Amino acid sequence: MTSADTAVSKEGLTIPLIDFSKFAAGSPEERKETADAILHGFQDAGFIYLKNHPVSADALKHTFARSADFFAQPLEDKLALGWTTPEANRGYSSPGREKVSHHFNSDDVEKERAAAPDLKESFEIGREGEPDHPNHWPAENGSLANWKADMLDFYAQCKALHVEVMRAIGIGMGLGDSFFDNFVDVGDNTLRLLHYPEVKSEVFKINAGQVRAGAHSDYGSITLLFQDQRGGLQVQSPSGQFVDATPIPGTVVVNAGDLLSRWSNDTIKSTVHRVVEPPSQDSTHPPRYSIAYFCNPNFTSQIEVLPGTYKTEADKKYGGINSGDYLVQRLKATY
Ligand SMILES: O=C(O)CCC(=O)C(=O)O
Ligand SMILES: [Fe+2]
Repeated sequence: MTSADTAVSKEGLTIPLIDFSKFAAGSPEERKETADAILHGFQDAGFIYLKNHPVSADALKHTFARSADFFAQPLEDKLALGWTTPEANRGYSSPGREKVSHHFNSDDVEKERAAAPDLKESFEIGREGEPDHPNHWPAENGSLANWKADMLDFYAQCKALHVEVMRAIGIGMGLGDSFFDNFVDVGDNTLRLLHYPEVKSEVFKINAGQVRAGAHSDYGSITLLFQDQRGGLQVQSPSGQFVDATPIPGTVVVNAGDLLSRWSNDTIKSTVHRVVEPPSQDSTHPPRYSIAYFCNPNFTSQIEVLPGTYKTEADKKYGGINSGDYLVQRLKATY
């Protein structure tokens, strides 16, 4: 296929690397071909890499720097912005706050956690202006001056990319360019800054099964994942092996979530992934930063199995569900 190179190919898992400029600014044929490649990647692997995407390199570099500024605050300042409820899904989670993966048996959990909690901290920003669920903004002094405006600017850029990727999926599925527009225009998304602190490689040796983020699938429509150059992200192959999703500069990794998979009657895959010790011989792993932008259908949307993914009513694997209810249900199980 001309519009897609390969980003990852191992153990039967092939993740395409797609030139998004051919969708955004190519000829009508290129647009259609690229949309097909995007859909095909989600159907086949559940993951794609996009290059020449519209989130600018400068904005990304700046947002990573601002994320580091945030996490450099004293712990008590971050705890004051603590994540509260699944309904709000905003604020700071300290290392170990989110449940670790199912790899540990329950007797060992507390011991393991005490020695090495899930090795990450995160900060979640939701749609600004949601009256019941205000964002938890840090005080804007010193290194955090203008922090809120910067994050909201980045949030808006990612929101626009979500709309575009859904357009590609709509075209690929034969539903048309704007089929999903009314489902994703509100931007009920979550910008999650992630920091995996520096860690000694011994920690991974002492605690068998220690990971930086446990195996999971994402919940919503798609996730835009921006990673630095450290490595550690792995995607599960069809036969169950975890395969490195190596960072490629200038790309964004995009993966489909469980709600999109359900919406597509399981024709699109929501693939399990995790973050492990990066492949390195050094005794200390430097910190890793990533930015995940979790996209969702509008929380008021009713999600019914998409036309074209079933022949008869009996082929529908799922009943309708409200998007917001679905997401809250899933978050309740995690924290
Ligand atoms: O940090 C990463 O690269 C992955 C994070 C992730 O998968 C998530 O937060 O859902
Ligand atoms: Fe994820």
